Amino acid sequence: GRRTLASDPGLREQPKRIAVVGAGIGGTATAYFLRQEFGAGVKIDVFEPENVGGRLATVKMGDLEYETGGSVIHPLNLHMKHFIDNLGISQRENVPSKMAIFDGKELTFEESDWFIVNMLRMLWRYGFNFLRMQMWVEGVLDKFMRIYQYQQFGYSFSTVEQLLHAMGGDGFLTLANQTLEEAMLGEGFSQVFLNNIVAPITRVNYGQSVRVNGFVGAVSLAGADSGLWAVDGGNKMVCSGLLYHSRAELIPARVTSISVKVRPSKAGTTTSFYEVNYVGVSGPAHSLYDIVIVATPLHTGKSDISFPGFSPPIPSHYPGRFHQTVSTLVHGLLNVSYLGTRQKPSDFTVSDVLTTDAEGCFLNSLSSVDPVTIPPGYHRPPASTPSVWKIFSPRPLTEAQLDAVFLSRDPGASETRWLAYPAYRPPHRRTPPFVLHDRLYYLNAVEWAASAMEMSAIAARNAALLAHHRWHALTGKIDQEDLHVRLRGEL
Ligand SMILES: Cc1cc2nc3c(=O)[nH]c(=O)nc-3n(C[C@H](O)[C@H](O)[C@H](O)COP(=O)(O)OP(=O)(O)OC[C@H]3O[C@@H](n4cnc5c(N)ncnc54)[C@H](O)[C@@H]3O)c2cc1C
Ligand SMILES: CC(C)=CCC/C(C)=C/CC/C(C)=C/CSC[C@H](N)C(=O)O
Repeated sequence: GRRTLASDPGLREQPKRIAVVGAGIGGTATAYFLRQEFGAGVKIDVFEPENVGGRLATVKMGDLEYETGGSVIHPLNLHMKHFIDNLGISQRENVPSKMAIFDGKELTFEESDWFIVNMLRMLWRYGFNFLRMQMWVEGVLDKFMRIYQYQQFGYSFSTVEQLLHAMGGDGFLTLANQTLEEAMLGEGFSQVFLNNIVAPITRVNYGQSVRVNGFVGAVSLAGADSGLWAVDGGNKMVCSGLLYHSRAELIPARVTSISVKVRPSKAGTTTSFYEVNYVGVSGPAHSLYDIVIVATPLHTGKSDISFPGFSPPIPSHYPGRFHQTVSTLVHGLLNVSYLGTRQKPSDFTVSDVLTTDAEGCFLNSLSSVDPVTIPPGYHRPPASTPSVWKIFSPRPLTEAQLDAVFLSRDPGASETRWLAYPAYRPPHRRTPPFVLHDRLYYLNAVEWAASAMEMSAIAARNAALLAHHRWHALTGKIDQEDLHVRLRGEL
């Protein structure tokens, strides 16, 4: 029956002020979804001391810009697709690419221009491993896609485990708590296939071996699917677009601490707020908020926010560490003989060189990169023409290493030392929660399942829904079991 206004928690007054900490894709998507959930009346502040975009960033080489952080998006990453459609941003024009695998001495695999040739080569060397891998990843993605239906219906989850379980049941939790190697060997894939084909993919995408967790492993393999895309003008355009669309205020300051403050309310009782302390250009300041969403990793080297006075305590840094990936961009002439190939540079048209876990191999990958906007008439130059290459490596490259890879290079190489994504060492005993306190939320817990733009976008929608439902005590939309069965047949 109908409830009265007073007894209906759904009709409680809306929050007045919400803070988001960090303006990467996670924070800006949170601002966007918060506006959607709470409407025009709430003031949303987004704190960011650095550039909007965070790990989505570009650098200028000559006259053109190139991605140095997050670069590719999967065709089934529906939030990222929705963002660009809604913001009136376009996909970058696609330039065909070609992959090879380098074992530190020579190329052990080189993609052909012909699909059928690639298939036959894979079949010849690895039997049905390759086709079965594609089916395995498709199976994981099928379940992963359920999250979009749940979120469409307003369901939210208070932990990463609940979210994974809702998508893929116990199977997804098992996958996230074992290594990709264990998961794939258990499925009957061969060790040779893992070493020669799977490891190069986890290395290019996460700078790590097949000992990453099975869930991020599957995401990594999805990152080798066809149809990947990027944003015209640079992926970080999505972040500035979301921020603008959300009508949030960008506060160029670093948050230093968050604590609870109790204030008398009009009704004669008390109300509690979060006090956000921050340091901007004009020095330290603080503001009170009804809800706060932390959208930056709470890990050593990533951010340093203290949470004084909470019980149970909230740590500034959760256990585990972030993995370093150094992204080096060089405009130069590739030394194809470094790759152990006898091909003439003018015939060498490979764009992405992946590497196996070989001893002494100092690079994770080497790619010919396209600018964030494709100029008219652009085509990828062969290796006989100087062009822009991107190297991912665990450590900064030395001059000698660069001299080995390039015959000549222009001055002004760009180096970004990213603390890029978690160092994945399953089993991860306790993933940080999405709910740190009553109305204080934490997005980047999701990275311990997998770090990718879409994962941050999913966590952003989840946090906005959680914040809304917990504010209005709509418990029926939080941590529900068997959604997959209950929503079957719903469109
Ligand atoms: C080299 C590299 C390649 C990648 N490639 C891909 C890819 O191809 N595809 C893909 O999907 N993903 C990729 N990723 C992963 C992807 O970039 C990240 O998962 C995603 O960008 C994370 O977004 P985020 O908003 O959660 O975090 P971030 O982008 O890290 O944003 C957090 C923000 O918080 C700010 N901040 C920190 N401390 C404070 C503070 N105290 N107060 C206020 N603000 C603070 C930071 O300055 C930062 O801007 C890649 C990552 C790297 C590093
Ligand atoms: C979340 C789902 C289902 C899919 C995302 C798939 C995806 C795009 C994974 C890539 C993640 C990642 C961290 C890539 C880093 S490197 C990207 C590229 N190879 C490059 O060289 O820049």
